[in-house]
This record gives sequence, C-alpha cells and structure tokens, in this order.
Amino acid sequence: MSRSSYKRILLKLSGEVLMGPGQFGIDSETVARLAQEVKAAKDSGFELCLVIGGGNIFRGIAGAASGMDRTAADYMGMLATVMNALAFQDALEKIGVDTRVQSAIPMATVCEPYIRRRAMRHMEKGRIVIFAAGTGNPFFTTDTASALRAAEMGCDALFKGTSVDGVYNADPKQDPTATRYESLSFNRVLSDNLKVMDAAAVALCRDNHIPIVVFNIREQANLALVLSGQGTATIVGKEDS
Ligand SMILES: Nc1ncnc2c1ncn2[C@@H]1O[C@H](COP(=O)(O)OP(=O)(O)OP(=O)(O)O)[C@@H](O)[C@H]1O
Ligand SMILES: O=c1ccn([C@@H]2O[C@H](COP(=O)(O)O)[C@@H](O)[C@H]2O)c(=O)[nH]1
Repeated sequence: MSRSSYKRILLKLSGEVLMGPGQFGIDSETVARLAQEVKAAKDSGFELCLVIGGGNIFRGIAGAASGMDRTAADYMGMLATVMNALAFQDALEKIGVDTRVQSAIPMATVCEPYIRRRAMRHMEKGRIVIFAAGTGNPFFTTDTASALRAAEMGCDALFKGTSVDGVYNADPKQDPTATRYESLSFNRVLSDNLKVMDAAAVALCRDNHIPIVVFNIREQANLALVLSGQGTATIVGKEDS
C-alpha cells in the first residue's frame, strides 16, 4: 500500500509541538492551526483518530529524575495528555468537527472511557476520536499508545507528527552531521537503537504490519502534503534506503 492510498490513519501529535513558539503548555494559535489541518485531512476523505503526547506539560521521566516516584510521575504525564486532548477537541469542535475524547484512565465526568467497539462506531459515524491518557499504564509512552490504538482500530498507518522531518541515523538535534532515511525497516530502527520512537511502539507496529510515517508537523500545511504521499518524511516498515 503506498502512502497516498492509506484510508484510516492514526495521527500522533507530539505534545511539545502544541507549545508553539513557547517553552511550556498550550499555544492556542498553534492548536487552532493544527485543528484546521486535521479538519482538511478529514474533509479530503481520511478516517482519522488521534493520540496527543504530553511533553509540553509533563513527562514522567523528568519527574522521576527530580526524585518523584516514577509511577506517580507517569500518571501525571498521562493526565497531561488528557489536558491536551481536551484542548484539541475544543479547537476541532469550534470549526465544526465532530469529536470524542476517550481516556484510558476512566474519568466519567470529563470524557468517555476507552471502549474499543465504541471508538470504532464513532469512527464509522465520521467522528474523530482522540485517545487520551496513553495506554493507562506507567512506564509506557504515547508512542506505544499510538501503536496500540492503531492496531486496535485497524489503521493502515501511524503518522507521527513531531519536530523532526524523519528518522536519522543519529539524533539530528544532537548530531548536525546526521542523515535522514527516506525509508527503513522496523528491525533497522530497533537494531540501530534509533530513538525517534520507543522500541515497544516500533515492535508493536512491526508485528501488526502498520507502517510508521515520521514527519515534521511544525511546518505549516505539511500534514496534507505528507498524507498525499509528497513532502519530506521517513517511512518505517519498508526496506532500508
Ligand atoms: N534517530 C533519530 N531520528 C530522528 N529523531 C531522533 C532520533 N533520535 C532521537 N530523535 C529525537 O526524537 C524526537 C522525537 O521523539 P519524542 O518522542 O521526543 O517526541 P514526541 O513523541 O514527538 O514528543 P512528546 O513527548 O512531546 O509527545 C526528536 O525531537 C528528535 O530529537
Ligand atoms: O501509556 C502511557 C503514556 C504516557 N505516559 C506518561 O505520560 C507522559 C507524556 O507522554 P509522552 O509520550 O512522553 O508525550 C510520558 O512521559 C509518561 O510519563 C505513561 O506513563 N503511559
């Protein structure tokens, strides 16, 4: 299946990207811009579900590094993703997109709990489902949650919208000489320990034959380009090139 023939996709948005030009939290202009781009993708015929990270608010590993119990810190990270999901739902509904937030940690007065069959039904009705609170378990990330939900929802691909334009042979933010792959295999990402996504997420996608498309969502209008098979991105799940 080529990149342009995917129909149902899971879009993972980096939490950090929601900060926009800021250093923390949610930038309303950036969220509104991203919501417009997601609406355009839906209007062009894609069936979409979303996972949003929490790195703009709290990461468990940072809490643990400053002395917190890791599990408590991870629950805080998961709650951060719920805040982002609600902000994104608000932005989508303001522009007329029907959405549901489902949380892996039940919080009945805030949003729906995650129920797979119900999420499927929402998607069949043309709603965008935003999966919040990651997997609901500490020691995981929203990348793993994205891979898990993509498999559960029968998605054709997982699009990771982040702050780099693909997978490099080293972290491009640390090594300016790093070079970008057009495509590479799941096993290459794992064996070379490329940290653009956590290993559990990559293995889950590999085992369920879900390609991962890594692209820069900070760049305006890039989502539409990448969805249509153009634009700069790396596809994980093909042979190395
Ligand atoms: N080999 C690599 N190729 C590309 N990026 C890499 C690589 N190794 C590490 N990275 C880093 O991975 C980051 C993207 O993954 P990360 O999980 O940190 O972000 P995210 O999931 O998009 O954010 P958030 O946690 O805010 O939701 C990039 O910012 C990049 O610096
Ligand atoms: O399944 C999960 C997903 C996330 N967490 C915690 O949330 C934060 C934010 O998620 P990011 O993927 O880093 O954006 C993460 O650092 C974990 O602390 C989790 O515990 N379980």
